[in-house]
Amino acid sequence: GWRAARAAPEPQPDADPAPLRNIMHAVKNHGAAWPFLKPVDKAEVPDYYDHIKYPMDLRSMGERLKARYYVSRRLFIADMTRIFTNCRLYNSPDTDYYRCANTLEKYFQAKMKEAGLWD
Ligand SMILES: COc1cccc2onc(N)c12
Repeated sequence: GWRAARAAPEPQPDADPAPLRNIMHAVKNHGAAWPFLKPVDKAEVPDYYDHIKYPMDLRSMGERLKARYYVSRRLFIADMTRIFTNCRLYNSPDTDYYRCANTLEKYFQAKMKEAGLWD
């Protein structure tokens, strides 16, 4: 009947932005987040963008969050993970940058699991 055809739309999973906002805040305030707070400065690191084709950083993620780009956890996880993979690609394992990426990634994943947003 007509009612079935016009049933309420299925709730979009992960539609509530609050958990992602809380995790973004926690990650940004972690002691290991300092290399990732803004885009890598080409003036400071002239060859960075020769190596890294899909840059990402926490300021850019915050802008995407505000713009409601993260309509699912997968989009959020993809951008956050790219921050860490880019860092481990450009920097050698014995650098503070590389160590910060590993530390912050573990923290990020723990926060996502805590929120029930990690598969
Ligand atoms: C200030 O951050 C950097 C400075 C220089 C090289 C870098 O690789 N990945 C970074 N986050 C980075």
